[in-house]
Amino acid sequence: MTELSGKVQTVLGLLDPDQLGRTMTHEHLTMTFECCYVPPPPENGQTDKNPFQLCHGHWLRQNPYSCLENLFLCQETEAVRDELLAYRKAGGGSVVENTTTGIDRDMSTLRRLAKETGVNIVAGAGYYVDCTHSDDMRKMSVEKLTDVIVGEVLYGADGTDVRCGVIGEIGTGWPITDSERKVLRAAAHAQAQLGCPVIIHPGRNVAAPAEVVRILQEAGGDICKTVMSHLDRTIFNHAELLDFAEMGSYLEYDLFGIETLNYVFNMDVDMPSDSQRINTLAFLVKEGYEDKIVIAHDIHTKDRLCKYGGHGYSHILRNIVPKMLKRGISQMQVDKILIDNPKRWLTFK
Ligand SMILES: CCC(=O)NCCS(=O)(=O)O
Repeated sequence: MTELSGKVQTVLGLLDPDQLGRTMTHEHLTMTFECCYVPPPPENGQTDKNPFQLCHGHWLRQNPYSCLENLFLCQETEAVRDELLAYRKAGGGSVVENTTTGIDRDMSTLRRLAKETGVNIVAGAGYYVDCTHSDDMRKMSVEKLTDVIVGEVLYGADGTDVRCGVIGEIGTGWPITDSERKVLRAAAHAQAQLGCPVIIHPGRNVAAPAEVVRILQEAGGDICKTVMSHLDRTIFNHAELLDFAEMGSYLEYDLFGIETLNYVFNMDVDMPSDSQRINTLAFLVKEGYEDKIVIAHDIHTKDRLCKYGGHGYSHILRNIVPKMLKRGISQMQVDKILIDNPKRWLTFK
């Protein structure tokens, strides 16, 4: 037992879990995604100087990672502040901010946004995918990495006294690299010490989520307190989804609002539409997994902000929830997905 037991840790301090309210479990409020820039397709190159004009909106939404300017969400703090105020008005209470080391986590900005908007913000500890790992960090042992992660939760991250309340998103690719494996083991060790929530970014392969769970389990992680992100673009077949669900993690559908034809990070993937995501949630609910589902938008590029004609952080509350209700998910089940499941996950043991 520590002083964290039974509490949620936000960037403004400890919180009674009942205060969380509706919670998006996977968002970014400030980050850079330069590491994942993909040069524009030659046959479809966007050439105009201002990619954010309305006439380029469709191009940008189909090619979000091929416009460098689009990858600096960190430049939009004022717009994000306004959108968090709108999120509160729409009935939102909390956001888990998944930016970890490698994609420019900014703890001071998170604290400011929480103060200025009244939205509870839970920040993430640990490291993103291999291509963002520094030389210094690659030299660290699992024990040293564990100490860093534990320190980010107990004392504060990046030289500040602002503390993380969740480990992740811990980044992994496919195949999982040696450095990513080390970080996964460190995350599991830190979770075993702290009794805290963990969230994983799996590689873009159907086998990736289960492989991550096995690594965490072997290292003493608590899978019941772990969220597997991005299932929207990772597991498509219902039988395979149920096999994975049986492993016991939370199942996260967190790309709501992304409706793109060509998914450049894996062209074999047909990115589902929001309607298809909702159908999958209804399927999981029917199969008895209503206590395991969490959802979000994973906003990580500028084009998804309302300022640039995007859906913003309130899309789920405004548009997705009404459609979930129409597709046979009850209000009680919606409340589990938006309130009870995030609360259980985020509360320290
Ligand atoms: C940092 C944001 C992030 O990793 N988002 C996931 C994008 S995707 O892998 O699902 O395309």
